[in-house]
Amino acid sequence: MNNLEDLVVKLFDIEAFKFGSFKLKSGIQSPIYIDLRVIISYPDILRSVAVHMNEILQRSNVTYDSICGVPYTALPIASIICVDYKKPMLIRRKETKNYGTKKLIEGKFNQNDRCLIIEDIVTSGSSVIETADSLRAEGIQVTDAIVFFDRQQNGDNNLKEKNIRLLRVLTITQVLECLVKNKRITQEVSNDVQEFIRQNQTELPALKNGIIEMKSSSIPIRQRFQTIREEKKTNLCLCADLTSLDEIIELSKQVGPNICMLKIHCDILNDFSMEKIQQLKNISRTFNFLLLEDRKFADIGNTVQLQYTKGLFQIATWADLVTVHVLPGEGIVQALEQSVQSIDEPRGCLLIAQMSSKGALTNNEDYVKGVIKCTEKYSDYVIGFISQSRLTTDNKFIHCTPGIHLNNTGDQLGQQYVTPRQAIDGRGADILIVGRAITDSINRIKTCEEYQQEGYNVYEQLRNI
Ligand SMILES: O=c1ccn([C@@H]2O[C@H](COP(=O)(O)O)[C@@H](O)[C@H]2O)c(=O)[nH]1
Repeated sequence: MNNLEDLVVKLFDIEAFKFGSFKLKSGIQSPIYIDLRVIISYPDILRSVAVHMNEILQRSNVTYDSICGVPYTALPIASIICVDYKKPMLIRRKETKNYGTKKLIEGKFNQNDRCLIIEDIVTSGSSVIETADSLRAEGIQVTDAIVFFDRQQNGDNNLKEKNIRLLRVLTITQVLECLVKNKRITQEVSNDVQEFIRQNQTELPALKNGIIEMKSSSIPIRQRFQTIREEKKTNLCLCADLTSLDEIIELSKQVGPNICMLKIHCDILNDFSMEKIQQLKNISRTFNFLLLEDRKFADIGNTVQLQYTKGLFQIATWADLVTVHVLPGEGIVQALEQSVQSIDEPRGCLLIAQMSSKGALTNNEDYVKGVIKCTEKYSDYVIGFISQSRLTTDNKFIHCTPGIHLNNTGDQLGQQYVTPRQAIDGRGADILIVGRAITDSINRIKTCEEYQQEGYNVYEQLRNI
C-alpha cells in the first residue's frame, strides 16, 4: 500500500473514518469520527501508516536522537519506525509509578538529546504538548512532532506556540477529497465536515487530572492550590534548601507527585542558570505544583522591583510566588504587583506575618494586624501568609506554616518546630512547609510521602468534623 490514496480508502473501509452524527467527549455533535486505533488489527495498514510517516521525516530532514510515541495508538507506529529505521525509542508513562524509580520517561537518554514525538491524530495538540512537557522536564529537547492525520483544528498553531513544528502525512481536506474522488462519500458530506472543522477551531485547552494544565498558566494561583490539594491529596510544601539546582531538579522529579508547592532560596544555589530554573519550572508544570521563591523581599519599592525582575535570577519570570516582609510599608507590595503586570502568567506573594524562629520581632500584635490589613487591601496579588497561626476567618487567604518536624523541637540556631498535626489542627495551617525533616532524611522520597500523608490526613479529619 505505497500509494497514500489507497491507504485512505482502506482506512475508510476498515471504519477508521466514519461519517454521520457522533457525540464527542466534549458534548459537541460531529459529522465525522476518526478512530485510528483499529489499525492495530490490520498489520499491512499499520506498517503502511508507519512507512508514510517515515517518508515525511526523510523529506523534512528533521534530526533527532530518539522517538517518543504518544500513548496509546501512536505507540505501535513509533515501535515500527524505531525498529525499521534503527532509532531508539522512549516511552512516556501516563502516570508516574508509586513504587520503584517513579520515572515518567522510560528508555535511555542524555541531557539535551533531541526527541521526535509521534502521534496518530492531532486536534488541539494537547497530547503532544503534554508529552513534550514531560520530555522537556527531563532535559530532553523537543522541536518537532509528526502526526499521521491532522484534523486542521488549529493544532499546528497551538504547537507552534510551544515551539514545536508539526509535520503531517494527511490533512482532513486531503482525506475528504480522496474519499469523494473514490465515491466513498458525497460532496455534500465533505462540505458538512469542512464547515464543522471551520467552526470548531481549538485553543490550547487545560488538560485533565491535574498533571499538566497548559492553561494552568492562566489559572489564578489560589484556585490552582485548591485544585492541586484536592486532586493530588497534598498540602505539603517541600522546602529544598539545597545548594545545587541540579540536585533540586532531580529531587523535584522524585517527589513531584507528593507536593503542592516547592520552596527554594535561589541565592544559595551554586549552579543557578536560567536554563536550569526553566527546567524546574517545566517539572512544576508536569507534576502540577507551585514554585515559591522564598526571597523575603524587604526594601523600598524601587529596589524590590529591580530585585524581582532583574539581575542573575529574574525571579518574576519563573516564580509563581514570592515571600515579602511588609516592614517597609505597603509600597513594597504595590511595587512587586506592578512589576508583574506584563507577565502573562498569574503571579502572587505571601506576606510574612509571623516567623517560626525564637524571639522573632514579627510576632507582635500590631505588626501582624498591619500585615493582615495589607493582605486584605492587595488581595489580588497577596494570596496569603507565612504564619504560625490562623490570622483571618476569610478562607481565601492561604496560611503557610514553616517550622515543621515530626521528631525535633528545634535546631541550634533558633528554629522552632511543631508537628504537622499541631500546625494544622492547633494553628490552622493550610500548607505545611517542611525542609530538613525531609532533605536530611536517609530516604527523602519515603519521608516526603510520610509528611504528605500525615498532613493530608489531619486536614481531611478536620474537614469532616
Ligand atoms: O518563619 C519562617 C519563615 C521561613 N522559614 C523558611 O522555611 C524553611 C524551614 O526549613 P526547616 O529545614 O524545615 O527548618 C527555611 O527555608 C526557612 O528559610 C522558616 O523556617 N520560618
